[in-house]
Parts: sequence; C-alpha cells; structure tokens
Amino acid sequence: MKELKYLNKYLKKYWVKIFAGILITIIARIFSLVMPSYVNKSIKAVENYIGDSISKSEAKDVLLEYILIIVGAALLSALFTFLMRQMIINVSRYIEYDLKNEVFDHYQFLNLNFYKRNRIGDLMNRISEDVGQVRMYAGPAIMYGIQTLTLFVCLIPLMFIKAPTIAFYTLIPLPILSVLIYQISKVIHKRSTKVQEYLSTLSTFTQESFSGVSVIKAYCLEPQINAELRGLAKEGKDTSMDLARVNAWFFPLMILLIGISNIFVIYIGGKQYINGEIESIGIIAEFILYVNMLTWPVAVVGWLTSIVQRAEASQKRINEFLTEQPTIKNEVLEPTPIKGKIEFRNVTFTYEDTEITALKNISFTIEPGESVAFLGKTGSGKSTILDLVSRLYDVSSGEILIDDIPIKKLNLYSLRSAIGAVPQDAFLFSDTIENNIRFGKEDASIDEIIEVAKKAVVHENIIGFSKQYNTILGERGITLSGGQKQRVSIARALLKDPEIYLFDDCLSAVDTETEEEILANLKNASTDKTTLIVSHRVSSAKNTDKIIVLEDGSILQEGTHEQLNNSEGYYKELFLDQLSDKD
Ligand SMILES: Nc1ncnc2c1ncn2[C@@H]1O[C@H](COP(=O)(O)OP(=O)(O)OP(=O)(O)O)[C@@H](O)[C@H]1O
Repeated sequence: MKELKYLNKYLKKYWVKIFAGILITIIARIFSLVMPSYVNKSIKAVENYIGDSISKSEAKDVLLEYILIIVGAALLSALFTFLMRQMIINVSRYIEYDLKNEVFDHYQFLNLNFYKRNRIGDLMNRISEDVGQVRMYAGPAIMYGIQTLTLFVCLIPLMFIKAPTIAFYTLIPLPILSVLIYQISKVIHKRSTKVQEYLSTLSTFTQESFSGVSVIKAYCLEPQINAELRGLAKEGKDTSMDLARVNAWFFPLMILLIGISNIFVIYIGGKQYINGEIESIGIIAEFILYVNMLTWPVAVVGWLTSIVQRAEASQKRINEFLTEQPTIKNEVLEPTPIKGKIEFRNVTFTYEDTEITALKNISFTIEPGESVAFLGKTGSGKSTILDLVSRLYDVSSGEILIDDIPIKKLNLYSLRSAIGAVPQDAFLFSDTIENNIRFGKEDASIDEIIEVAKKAVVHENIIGFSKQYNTILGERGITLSGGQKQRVSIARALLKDPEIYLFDDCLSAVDTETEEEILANLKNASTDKTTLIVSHRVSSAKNTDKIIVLEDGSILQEGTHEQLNNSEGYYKELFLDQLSDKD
C-alpha cells in the first residue's frame, strides 16, 4: 500500500463525496437485510394459518403488510445502491481524470532524454492502462470493500443470534471460496497481463506492416509478413485460451460453494426443525437468502485483494515517472525579454545516452539581427547547435550566453517563446493545415496565415487542395510531400514572428528555384531577426552574414561567402561542386 499513498491527496480532495458514499453504502446494505427476515416471518404466518392459530383474513393482512415492507425495503436499498455508485464510482472517475492530467502535465515537463530512454508505448500505457488499474482501487475497491465489511459486521452476528448452528455450517465454505477466488484472480491477472503484452506486440507489428506497406510490396515480402503474422496470431490464440480456461473456473466455483452452503442450510436446518430446535421452516428460507447475499461479498474479498495488488503495481509504475525530475529547469520566474544575441563560449556537448561528443570547444558570436549559416558533413554537430540554443539540452562544459546573459539565467519559456524553430523532420499534427500553421500564434487570423503561407511558397499548393486551408493532414487526411511539409512548417515559424529563427536543413526537400524564392522571402521577413540556418547547400548559405563550417564537432572555417570562397577549403570545394551540379 506504500505506493497507493500517493492517491491520498485525491482521496482528501473528494473526502465529502467519499464519506457520503460510505454512509449511503451502509444504509443500502442495512435495507437489504430487511427482506430475508420478512420472508421468514411470511412463511411463519402461513404456518400459523395452516396450524389454525390465525384466521385466513388475518394471514392475508399480515402477508400483505410483510410484502409491502419487503418491496419498500428493496426499493430503498436499490435507490441507495444507485446513489452509492453515483458517489463512489464518480469519485474514482474524477481521480482517474486528475491523475491522467497530472501524469500528462508531468510528461510535458520532462526533457528529451526522458523520451529517448522510454518507449512511447510504455508512456501511453502508464497514462491509460495503469491509471485505469489505479481507478479500480479508488472506486470499486472502496465501494465493494465497505459493502462487504458492512454486510459482515451486520449479517454474521445476526445469523449467529438467529440460529448459531446453521450459521456455523453455512459459513464454513465461504472462506474457502474467498481464498480460491483470490488464487484464481492472481492467475487471471498473470494471464491477462500476457494477453495485454501480446496485444501490444501485435498492434506494433500490424502498425509497422501498414506503415511500411510500400517497402513490403516493393520487396515482395508479403509471404514472410503473413507467416510472421500467423505465428503471432497462434501465440495470441494460445494466450487467450489460457486466460479463458482459468476464467471459466470463476463462476462454476462460486456456484459450487453456494450450493454446498445451501445444502448445509437445508440439511442442518431441516434436522433442527424436525428435532424442534427451530420454530419455523421460514428460518431455512431466511438463511438461504443470507447465503446468496454473502456469496458475492465473500468472493469480492479475494477479488479486492488482487485489485489492490494490481493498483499498487500500477501506481508504482506511475510514481516512477512522477518522481522523475526534468534536468532542464526554469530557474527564473519573471519573464526575460530576448533581443537575439547568441554567444557560444568554449562549448562542449556530449549526448548522455550515446556518449557521442557532438560539439568540441566551440566558440562564436552572433549579433542580434545577424544571419549565420552552419555547413558541414552529416553528423558534424550542426543540429546540436540549434538544440542548445533552444535549451533542449544543457552544455557539458563552456557557456552559452543570450544577450550576454548565461542561458540558464533566462526564463526558459521567454527563451523558447522568442525562438521560431523549423526542425529537420517537419512534424505536422493530424489536423487542418490552417491549425497546423496557427500553432505558431493561436489568435492569428486567416489572413495572417495566408500571408505567411505565401512567404513560405506553399499557398499555391494549399489552394490546390479541394478543402484548401481546411484540408486535414496525417492519418485521417492527405499526406503532404516532404517539401510541402517543410514549407508548412516554415510558415508556422514565420507566423510566430520570433526574435530568433532556427532553420534546420528545412529546405532540403524543395527544388533550388523554390528554395531561392523562400530564402528571399525569409530574408525580408527576418531582416532584424537573428537567423541560424543549417544546410547542406551553399545556396542557402551564400547570402547570410556569416558562414560557419563544422567538422566532427569543431569549427573548420568561419567567414562570409566571399572570404571563404577566396580561400581553399571545404566551403570552396562545396561551392564549386554544387555550381557544377547546377550547370
Ligand atoms: N538525440 C541524440 N542523441 C544521441 N546522439 C545524438 C543525438 N542527436 C545527434 N546525435 C549524434 O551527435 C552527432 C551530431 O549530430 P547532429 O545531428 O548535430 O549532426 P548534423 O551535423 O546536424 O547532421 P546532419 O547534417 O546529418 O543533420 C552525431 O554523431 C549524432 O549521431
């Protein structure tokens, strides 16, 4: 229960509802206890009539009164049971909602490293499956727990008062039932976890097969994929059958043990009646009803134990993530305005997970409003520089200053709000094109969106779609070409109108003519903005104020297009190469 203590704050938050729910549960149970004793009384009244102790009309009156009491108590019990579910089950839904929000909010705060260390499927599982298991503790477990406790506390003494011998024999099979249900629940849990695991393997496999269908077709891999799927399906069938087999024991076992209890009641009760130890046969009927009332709660004891164990395991998994602290923290609460000067002082950066030192003792300064291009072979560290400017990572040694202030002394949100980043793999949400661009500025008008789309040279493409800016992208809609995606992503950054632009090789998928048009527009849009452009093409770099060529994490060359073109080296070779390609 150590891990589940985490939920106490939510239980406190909803204590009034929970308390009311508990009271209502107790009342509902007490009303349900009325019926068996009135069934007994009714049978006794019939016996009295048969034995001529009361007249027919007296018997009729008494029976009518008892029936009304039974019906009234049943209705009240039903009403309170309804209210009980409304209270306690609703609370568990509120807690589930709060916990999901808390976990999701926390995920948002964690660094990129966290996402690299953990699989997306696992993150999703903890927020859905695990929170669902925890809800079972916060709702049904509390509800059934109170219900069972109330019933035990009220009913068992009552049974012993009414007929101790029958009560003793009736109760013998019930603890056995409880233990058996607990054991079965444990096996069910183990096997259903296996089924869950299998389902996630199957969905990953099918999702990959559908996403990679063009590769599968091109390489004629259909027979292999089918064979693999058949293998998986057989595994799935076997695990599900295992689960079904153990599930099948649940109800027969319950019925068997109720049956045994009922036989005890009839046998022992019958014997006692014959011997005159109990005054009416009605008591046997009353006890049969008690047995049936007790069966589910007794079974629930075993079930609840396994629910609580599962919830504990799930909360442990949730807590593992909730206690994870982001390494990149905002340490400055008040907003810090950003002008756009960027300085790297002897910056070295090593990725923790791969231990690759992507930048080695790099220094450079970019003045506000300057544009700088970063060139170099793949893996030379260009994108890493941009990630460090956004403070997606903190440097391993050295220092980054923005407007002459160490980056850690800036408000993280002010910094990121002042940056318009266009990543290498443009990511677009499964939403309309309009909303994807609006991401850059939530209150932007459609005219503003069209204006930036024009600057990113994607407007013509968009109006070519039948639904134009309302075209849905992604799985539910159309797939944009690589170049179109990049340009929508550029439009999004332009709409943000930030102080610093970070363009990470974001024109690689557009032809050189469009590239030039976009670059000219970007130049106009970003005259007073600090602009960092990562590229493999000289065409993207030649009009910038400065070019930095990287090699293996170090600066190889630095200067303007003219300066670098007039000296031998990587840049000049690249320029000549690309010039001849263009020709
Ligand atoms: N998130 C990451 N985790 C671990 N290692 C990384 C990560 N990103 C990049 N690296 C490694 O750091 C080095 C520099 O990568 P970076 O992406 O900065 O290069 P790049 O010059 O932008 O390359 P490209 O031109 O291919 O985009 C590479 O060796 C790469 O494998």
